[in-house]
Amino acid sequence: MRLFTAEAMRLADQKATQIGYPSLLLMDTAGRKVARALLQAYPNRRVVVLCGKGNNGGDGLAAARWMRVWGCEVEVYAAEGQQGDAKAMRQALESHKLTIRPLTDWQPTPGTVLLDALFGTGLNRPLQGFYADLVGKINQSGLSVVAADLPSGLPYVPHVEADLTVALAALKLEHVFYPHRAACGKILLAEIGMPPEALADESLPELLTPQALHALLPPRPGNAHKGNVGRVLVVGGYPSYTGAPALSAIAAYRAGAGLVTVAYPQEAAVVPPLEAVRLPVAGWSHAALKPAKAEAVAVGMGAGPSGKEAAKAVLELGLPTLLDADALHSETVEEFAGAGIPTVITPHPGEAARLLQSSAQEVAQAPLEAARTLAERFAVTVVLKGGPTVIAENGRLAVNTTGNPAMATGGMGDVLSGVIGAFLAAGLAPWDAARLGVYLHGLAGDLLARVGMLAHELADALPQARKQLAQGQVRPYWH
Ligand SMILES: NC(=O)C1=CN([C@@H]2O[C@H](COP(=O)(O)OP(=O)(O)OC[C@H]3O[C@@H](n4cnc5c(N)ncnc54)[C@H](OP(=O)(O)O)[C@@H]3O)[C@@H](O)[C@H]2O)[C@@H](O)CC1
Ligand SMILES: [K+]
Repeated sequence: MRLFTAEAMRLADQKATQIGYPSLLLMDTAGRKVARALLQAYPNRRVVVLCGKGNNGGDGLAAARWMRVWGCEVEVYAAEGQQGDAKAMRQALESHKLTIRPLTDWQPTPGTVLLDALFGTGLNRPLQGFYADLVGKINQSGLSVVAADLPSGLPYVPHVEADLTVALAALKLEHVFYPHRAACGKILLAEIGMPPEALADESLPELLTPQALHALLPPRPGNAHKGNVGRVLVVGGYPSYTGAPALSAIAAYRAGAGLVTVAYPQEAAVVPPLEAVRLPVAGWSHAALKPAKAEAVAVGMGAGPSGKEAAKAVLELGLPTLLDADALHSETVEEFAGAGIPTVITPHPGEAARLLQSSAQEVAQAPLEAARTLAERFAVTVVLKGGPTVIAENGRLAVNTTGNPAMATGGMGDVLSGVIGAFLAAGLAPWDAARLGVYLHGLAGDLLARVGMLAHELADALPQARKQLAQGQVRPYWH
């Protein structure tokens, strides 16, 4: 499944028409789906539909007609000047003898549900004047609001704050990235009959879905033993950061690793889980790490100022490696890529900014671009953590669809490193290990989803998340 921009959506629309699919049919189906979703969410309420003059307004006019046909009480307020399909929808609605009032006449009426069909993907500048005031009035009305495709005004300010948004044909950036996603309320994706060919654009970012991720889960063979399902070496820790490598180790086991070894400075009081092999080292060196039995390494968690040195020792092992936290330095990443080692880096926006020599704010504002640039510049697989996390590798992008703000606590990143490390050790390519790891980590967070949850609790929820994914029980947030 792909993530669309407004422009990509316009092209998909064009493509559908080119291959012979009538655009009026798309609009009518869009209207019907929006009407149905609204009535399911708010049964037995009087509905007020607010329509703009573009195609989003056309969807609203179609929705109003379907609700009328189904015998619902519906009032319509619309801008003047519809063209093409939207004009046809206006005529179709008028033929059902429903009065269409001017948009300027609308006043909030308690108890009604609003259908916001003012603007969708066609908005190319912030709302001003009458429309900005109208959006203010909608938001202050306290009425329940269902948005057709997008809350009107997005991606700019002001915009409608919806309770439910029915995304049409595909999810757009605003349905996925915060803070815009918050303005959508609950999100439902409505299939409107768009020919699949029109939506298949490989150049767009992939949205991680349970179906796609399910296929990546490493099988657990009947004759599995701890030596053939993936062994992970966790390298990190410092006298003042003893928890990080221990959390990564727990997470690696919880994600299915057969054996986890934790290498840490002997002067640091790291307490690895009972199940892990301990490897206290007198100083970071290749020789000190060599005894560890592993197929992949995760390095940098809690390594403090010794992160660079620790990574250098890991480099000589030549194993697929995840570089996190204190191992995330330009020279280090370049060395791993230069040595041809399959490498995943897991920066948060601050660390990404350090690698890109920009600011955390710039990275957070344009995460897709930042991740893509990092992957190009360093020739590694990038996991840029955020709301949501973006994965990039060699020109391709993926966007995670699990996870929640309660996960914004210390140690969550260490857990993620352990999870991805486990999948690298199980033999997954960096692109697959990163996507599966990020998805599962977020899914475990969603199973708990309460502010105050701790990183080790999330790690403990990983087996349940994995089981749900394996059994096809995961419902994405847009269902
Ligand atoms: N893609 C698909 O497959 C399908 C798409 N569908 C639907 O179409 C929607 C996209 O429709 P769209 O392109 O007509 O744009 P839309 O959001 O209605 O707004 C355009 C209007 O707004 C106006 N306008 C713009 N900025 C403005 C401003 N700041 N202040 C004031 N006015 C402003 C602009 O006027 P102009 O800029 O030309 O002056 C124009 O009149 C999409 O979200 C979905 O709901 C479905 O029907 C089925 C299949
Ligand atoms: K809208």
